[in-house]
Amino acid sequence: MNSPVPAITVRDLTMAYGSFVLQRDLNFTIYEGDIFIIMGGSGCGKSTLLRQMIGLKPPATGSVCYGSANFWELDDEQQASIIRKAGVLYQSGALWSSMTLAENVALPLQHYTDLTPAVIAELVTFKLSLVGLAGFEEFYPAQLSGGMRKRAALARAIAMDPEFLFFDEPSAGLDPISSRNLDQLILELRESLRATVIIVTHELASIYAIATNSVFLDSNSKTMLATGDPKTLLQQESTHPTVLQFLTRGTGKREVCTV
Ligand SMILES: Nc1ncnc2c1ncn2[C@@H]1O[C@H](COP(=O)(O)OP(=O)(O)OP(=O)(O)O)[C@@H](O)[C@H]1O
Repeated sequence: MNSPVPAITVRDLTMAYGSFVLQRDLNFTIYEGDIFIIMGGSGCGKSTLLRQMIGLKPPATGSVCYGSANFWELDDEQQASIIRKAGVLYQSGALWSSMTLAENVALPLQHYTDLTPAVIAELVTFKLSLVGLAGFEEFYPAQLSGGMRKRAALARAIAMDPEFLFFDEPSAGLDPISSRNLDQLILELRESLRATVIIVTHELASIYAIATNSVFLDSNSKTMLATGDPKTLLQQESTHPTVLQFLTRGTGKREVCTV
């Protein structure tokens, strides 16, 4: 088997809002093809960590490296070229309500490429079909269910065939079936795009269903308590009790939760 190739490496990262330190000494590696979960209790800094990875907020200290390049030491153009390789699905979905799904998905293609309108239209149809929304091109977001809106936002996030896909709480607001379908879709997209996927979530069923790697942030100690495949962390004797509490929903029983 080939050894895993590092895609994103976080080193000695400290995150802060002003003098309020959220997390310090974060060290972990995300490998190509990982489905990497950022997990931890409410308010520990998961979304903030995501923002530091996608160029929205610089770290107080430390580095976020894509390959060997420290993102926060690159110039604007170099940063933009990395950001172009990333698709992001925000918690709210954040579609433009005054635009059809086709217009929403076309936006990044119009903004970042010189493709003709005809090619863009074909790509939009293809991306919508990948997320199970073929035929919904002319619908407006308000005409869709929450799950469909999320999938439409995902179609926009994958418009540029991203190497990295970031999700902030993708299951928020979804019923269990839609949530499971979204997990399946994430697995399929990882395969078809050959993407590396980074997800903020505390949905245990999703974590066990799709994760290959993770980091656990703790708000009490203000640092990470574990990194690795959550199923392995669940079984390991050395796993920190706080992580075990999280992974077992407080029961302490080392069973994989699938619902
Ligand atoms: N722009 C900001 N300015 C100041 N403090 C902030 C800002 N954004 C977040 N915080 C604070 O940082 C802490 C962590 O927020 P963050 O959203 O990263 O946590 P989280 O783990 O994603 O939380 P949750 O699981 O509840 O979504 C919270 O205490 C929050 O109030």
